[in-house]
Amino acid sequence: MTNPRPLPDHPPQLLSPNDRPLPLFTVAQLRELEARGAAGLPAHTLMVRAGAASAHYLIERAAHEGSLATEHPVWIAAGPGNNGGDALVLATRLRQAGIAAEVCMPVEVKAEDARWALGEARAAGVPISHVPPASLDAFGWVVDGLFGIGLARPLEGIFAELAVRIGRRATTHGRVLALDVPSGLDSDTGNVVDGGLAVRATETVTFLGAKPGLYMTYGRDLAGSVTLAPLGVDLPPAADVARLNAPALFAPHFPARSFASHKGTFGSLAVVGGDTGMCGAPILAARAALHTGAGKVHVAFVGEGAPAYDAPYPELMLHPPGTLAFDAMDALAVGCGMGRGANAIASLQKALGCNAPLLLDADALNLIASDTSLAGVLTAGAVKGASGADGTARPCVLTPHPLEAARLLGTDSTSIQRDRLGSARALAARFAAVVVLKGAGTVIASPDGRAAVNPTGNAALATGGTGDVLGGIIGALLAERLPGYEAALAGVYLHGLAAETLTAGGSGPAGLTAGELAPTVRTLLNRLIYPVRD
Ligand SMILES: NC(=O)C1=CN([C@@H]2O[C@H](COP(=O)(O)OP(=O)(O)OC[C@H]3O[C@@H](n4cnc5c(N)ncnc54)[C@H](OP(=O)(O)O)[C@@H]3O)[C@@H](O)[C@H]2O)[C@@H](O)CC1
Ligand SMILES: Nc1ncnc2c1ncn2[C@@H]1O[C@H](COP(=O)(O)OP(=O)(O)O)[C@@H](O)[C@H]1O
Ligand SMILES: [K+]
Repeated sequence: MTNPRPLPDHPPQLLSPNDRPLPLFTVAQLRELEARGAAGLPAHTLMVRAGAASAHYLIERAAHEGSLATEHPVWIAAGPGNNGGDALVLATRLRQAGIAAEVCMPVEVKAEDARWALGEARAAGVPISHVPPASLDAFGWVVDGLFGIGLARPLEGIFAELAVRIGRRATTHGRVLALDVPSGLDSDTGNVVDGGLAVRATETVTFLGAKPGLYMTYGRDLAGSVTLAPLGVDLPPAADVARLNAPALFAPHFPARSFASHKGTFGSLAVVGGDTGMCGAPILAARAALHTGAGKVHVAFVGEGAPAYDAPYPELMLHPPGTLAFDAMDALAVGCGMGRGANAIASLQKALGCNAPLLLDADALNLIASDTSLAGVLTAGAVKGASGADGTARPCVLTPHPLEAARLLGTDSTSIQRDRLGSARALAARFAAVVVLKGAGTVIASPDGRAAVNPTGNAALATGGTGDVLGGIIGALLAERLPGYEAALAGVYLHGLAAETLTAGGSGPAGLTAGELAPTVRTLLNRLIYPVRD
């Protein structure tokens, strides 16, 4: 293996976003900040820093596994814009560090900074060809520097061909690094630009600021693990910028578990749902609520034929239809397996008329979508501040999956998925409620403009009942008196982390059952929020 020479500058800052509430910038926001960041800096500075940060990343990353060997050079695909410029600086830096690297530039770079970078690469003796090699298998690393945030139309021709080949290489041999974003990914939404093709990378070094699309929809599959290189620019996020969900956003809102506490301290939750033949859903939610630390958990069934008690969890209090006083509860979670019959509508109306914090899921959302008078009661309750005492609105959290979200907005689920962040924000504004838009990269949006994208969770959650479990977790946190937005952030984060933890232990990604999540949520909650002190 070649012994890499140290790079000339001090090491660039590289951040692993895990567990940090990083701001997530849209392309429009980045363009503005980019211009501000570049002002006052010598020409080409940000591109030089982007290339240097990528070189540093690769050298550090490869140090332990010897994957930067002379016989296995780094192959770098450079596109026509500034992303290609970053790629050329990377190649120059690697070469200056004594690492074998070659560039494939199918179309000569056009952007001004990138043309300068091409001159530097040529002067440093970087081999540059216009035609890709027959196989990418022999390269130690493959780098995607084709397109970044400037991609305006679907990849075509040689660029489409390269995207497919790089993606295949990632699947068969790994070690594919994307610069800024995997080419073809829409960094605002996590979709592929205009339904075309995109590179699949195993890791991404993203520049200046993190982007929402790296964590949503197809983003996590295409980007792999993400590292942020801020390029020495301190970006002042606007108030409405979305955040990556992280414990710092919600941990301070949990109640203390003092010696003097009692079950009333942690609130009573009623899970309302379970039409005849659908009793499992509220039971799953209620069990999850118990494991999330609610003081007392009830189930108010809307259908006949429900069990008298839950044998594995006799702590739960189960009530036949119409027998539980909702207004004695500290929170209500309404909708799991509730159906849309007369009893369901009556229960929802009763719940909407209470002052207690509300979580609305599944059929509660479907009923609201199909009945404008229910929607009116919901928004009126929030707007006039139904809880009254301190004049603030009662917390209300809606947890739609994309189809339920589409029904609430009167559109289709494709439109919702085209812009998950925008859809969640629109719903939050429409219903004056906190919205949890579920799916890969769950979005949490508050009517006050705050929004977050959740980085935890995986395909193990793609199984029936996991949404009921999430409803129970958030319902419990509302009963524990967390504000709505923070209850939603915490619930979604813990639910996703539980799936990841169980997957790491071999219970996923295939075959995880929803009921298994709750005990792991309990463990994570205690580790993250209530660690035992020596
Ligand atoms: N400026 C800065 O401060 C910093 C910028 N940085 C880097 O710059 C990146 C953004 O660079 P960018 O704006 O040049 O866009 P980029 O993603 O390279 O692509 C645009 C080019 O592609 C072309 N093109 C578009 N679609 C196409 C298609 N389908 N097929 C073929 N061509 C297509 C388009 O041509 P046109 O549409 O004009 O014909 C244009 O030439 C950013 O992600 C980061 O990596 C960092 O260095 C940090 C500092
Ligand atoms: N691929 C995935 N990645 C991350 N989370 C997922 C994925 N698929 C499903 N989920 C999560 O699983 C839960 C499913 O909820 P939902 O669709 O309401 O299911 P159900 O009605 O069966 O309980 C949501 O929290 C959702 O975000
Ligand atoms: K790229």
